[in-house]
Amino acid sequence: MFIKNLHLTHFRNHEDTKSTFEENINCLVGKNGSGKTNLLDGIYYLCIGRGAFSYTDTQHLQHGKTFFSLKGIFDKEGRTNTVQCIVEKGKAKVIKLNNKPYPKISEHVGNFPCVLLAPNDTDLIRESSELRRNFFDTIISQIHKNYIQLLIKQKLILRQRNQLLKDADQQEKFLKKDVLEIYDEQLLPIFKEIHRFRTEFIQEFMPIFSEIYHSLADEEMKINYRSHLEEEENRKSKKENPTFESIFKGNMLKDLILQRTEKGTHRDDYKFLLGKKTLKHYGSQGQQKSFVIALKLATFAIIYKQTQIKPILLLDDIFDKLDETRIKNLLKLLSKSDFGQVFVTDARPERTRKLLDSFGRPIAFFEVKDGSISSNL
Ligand SMILES: Nc1ncnc2c1ncn2[C@@H]1O[C@H](COP(=O)(O)OP(=O)(O)OP(=O)(O)O)[C@@H](O)[C@H]1O
Repeated sequence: MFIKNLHLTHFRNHEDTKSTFEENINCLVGKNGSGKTNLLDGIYYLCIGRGAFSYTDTQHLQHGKTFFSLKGIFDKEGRTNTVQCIVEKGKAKVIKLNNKPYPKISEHVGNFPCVLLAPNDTDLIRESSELRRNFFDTIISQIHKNYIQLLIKQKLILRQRNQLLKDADQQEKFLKKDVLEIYDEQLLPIFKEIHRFRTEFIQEFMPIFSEIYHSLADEEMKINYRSHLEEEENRKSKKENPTFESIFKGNMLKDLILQRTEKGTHRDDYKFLLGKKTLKHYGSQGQQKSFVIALKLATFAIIYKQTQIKPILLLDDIFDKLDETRIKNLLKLLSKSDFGQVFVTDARPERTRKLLDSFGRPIAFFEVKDGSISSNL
């Protein structure tokens, strides 16, 4: 799959940017702040239905403008598809496929897979569990259509349950237990399904990730999926006792005091380890960067394996912070593996040209300048 044409209107610093891209490697060069990342974000938005970074839709609006529009013409298995996203202040977002709006935006996810590797990806290692959950959820959603519906349902029921807890104002006598029971009956099977998806996903993802990491560097990196639902499994295996269901229900008074639901898959986390130590505390910048590169390339590989569609690979400023050996290994990996359409950005055109020459694949160069793009250089 690849994007042939892109049209960004009022999207961050892109007033009216139009471009035609190649099926192979597209290299965007330009000074810092010229709009390279914004352009990749525009492609990501068209593919996933939201931006890649934690901006709100209003923050994507060009300063002083009231709407933005993104249009992409994709080639998917030889067929042309047009995707358009329109965001207008005060109105609901619209995403159209071939001129037909999706009834639900979530239906778009997975139709045009895409993987972005960006400099701030190491936040995945350092920041909160929410970021890691979102990262893995976005991959699983691109593979399994019904997964995103589970996440939506979980969010909705949790919101209602938490509201009920708040309404009781920390007093058990005010808690509407019959309503709480209805929510819990709906929530528990959803937790179990989400847990199953995540467990199966990590089992499949780990060997792919390890192989890619080892071609970049010779260190032992691990990802451990942690869930309250596993406490149940561990306890069961030790024949100690309670099921997750009883742990969850037994937590009701604590939930009431906290005024939120404490246990469940909405609190899951993924621990990143360097040997037996946490990568966050003991990994160097280069090791952390290599880790996220392997994460993203493994994401590409697993989506391709599961869906038979090659995601568009967006590589934003990837050479930064890597030593010569790691850059060489990365380039070897990128030129050897069977990637489809790739976008690479770099602020240093000479270095990029030199590095990409070893790719052995056709490369189209573009210059991004003050929120506009020049045709093939
Ligand atoms: N909402 C907005 N409206 C207009 N311009 C914006 C908006 N948000 C960000 N910008 C501008 O976009 C530019 C940043 O673009 P971008 O991050 O794509 O640059 P870049 O080419 O990737 O730079 P670097 O090489 O430093 O990574 C900045 O000049 C910023 O002022």
